[in-house]
Amino acid sequence: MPKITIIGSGNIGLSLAKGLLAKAYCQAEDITLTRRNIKQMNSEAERGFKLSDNNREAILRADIIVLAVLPQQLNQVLEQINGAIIAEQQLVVSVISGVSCKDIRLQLGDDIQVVRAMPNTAIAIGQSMTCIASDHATDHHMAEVTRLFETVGAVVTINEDLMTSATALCACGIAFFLRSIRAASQGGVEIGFHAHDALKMAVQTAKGAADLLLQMQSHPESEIDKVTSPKGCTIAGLNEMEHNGFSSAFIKGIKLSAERAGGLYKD
Ligand SMILES: NC(=O)C1=CN([C@@H]2O[C@H](COP(=O)(O)OP(=O)(O)OC[C@H]3O[C@@H](n4cnc5c(N)ncnc54)[C@H](O)[C@@H]3O)[C@@H](O)[C@H]2O)C=CC1
Ligand SMILES: O=C(O)[C@@H]1CCC=N1
Repeated sequence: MPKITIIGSGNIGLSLAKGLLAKAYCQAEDITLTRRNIKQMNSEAERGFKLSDNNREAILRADIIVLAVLPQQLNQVLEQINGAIIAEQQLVVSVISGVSCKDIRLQLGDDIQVVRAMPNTAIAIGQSMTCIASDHATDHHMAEVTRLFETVGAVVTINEDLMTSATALCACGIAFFLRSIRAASQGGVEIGFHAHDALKMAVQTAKGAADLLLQMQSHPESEIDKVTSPKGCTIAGLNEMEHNGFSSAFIKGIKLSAERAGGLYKD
C-alpha cells in the first residue's frame, strides 16, 4: 500500500483522505494529514489517520506527497519541505489551483516528479471528476496518479495549460451545480412543496438527469427533446429561463472562474 502524506488538511485534503479510506485504496494509518494546528482534528485521529504539524517530518516515509494548501500558503510549505524529498522514491501531487508543475519544481528542484491533479469535493464519496496533468512526469507516475484518483471517481488526463479551465468546470463546478439545485428547490417551494420535500425532489431529479447522460452516453439536448412536448409546459419554462439568461449566466460564470483560477498564485 502506498503511504500518502497530505499537506493541508482542509476541505479538499480531508475529502481526499476520506474518499481513499472509504474506497479502501489504503488503510487510515497509511495516510498522514498535516495542518498547522492539529488540536481540532480529533475525529480524524479517531478514524486512524496519522496527524502532524511538522511537514518536513511528515513526508519522510511517504510515497506520495499531496500538496493541498491554498495558493498563498504554498511558498511557506515548499520552504519547509525543500531538500527533504527523495526524487527517485517520492512523487509530489499538487491539487493547488493556479500553480504549475514548473512553479513547484523551480523551488523543490528539477529532479522532483510533480503531477497536478484537480479533483472536486465529491471525492469524499468516490464521485470526483479529477483532471490530471504534468509537464514532465513519467508514464509510470501518471499511471500511479490515475489509479489513485480512479479509486475515488473519474479521471481525465489533460494538457497542463488547460488545468485552470478544469478548475472552473470541475472543481468550482460542484458549487455551480449545487446552486442550480438550490434554485430548483426554491422554485419548488414557490409552487407548493415544503422545503425539505422540494430539496429531495430537486436533488433526485438532478441525479436522474446526470445519470441519463452518463448511462445513455447521450447529448443533453436529445434528452431535453424527449421532455419538451409541443406547446407544453417544459418548453415554456426552459425558454423563460433562457430569456432570463440561464445558459449565458452559467457560461459567463465558468469563464470568470477560469480566469480567476489562473491568477490565484500570482495575485
Ligand atoms: N475546496 C475545493 O473544492 C478544491 C480546492 N482545491 C485547491 O486545494 C487547495 C486547498 O483548498 P481548500 O481545501 O478549499 O482550502 P482550506 O483552506 O480548506 O485548506 C487548506 C488547509 O491547509 C492548512 N495549512 C495552511 N498552511 C499550512 C502549512 N504550512 N502546513 C500544513 N497545513 C497548512 C490550513 O490550516 C487548512 O486546513 C487550494 O489550493 C485550492 O485551490 C482544488 C480542488 C477543489
Ligand atoms: O474556490 C477556489 O479557489 C477553489 C479552487 C477550486 C475549488 N475551490
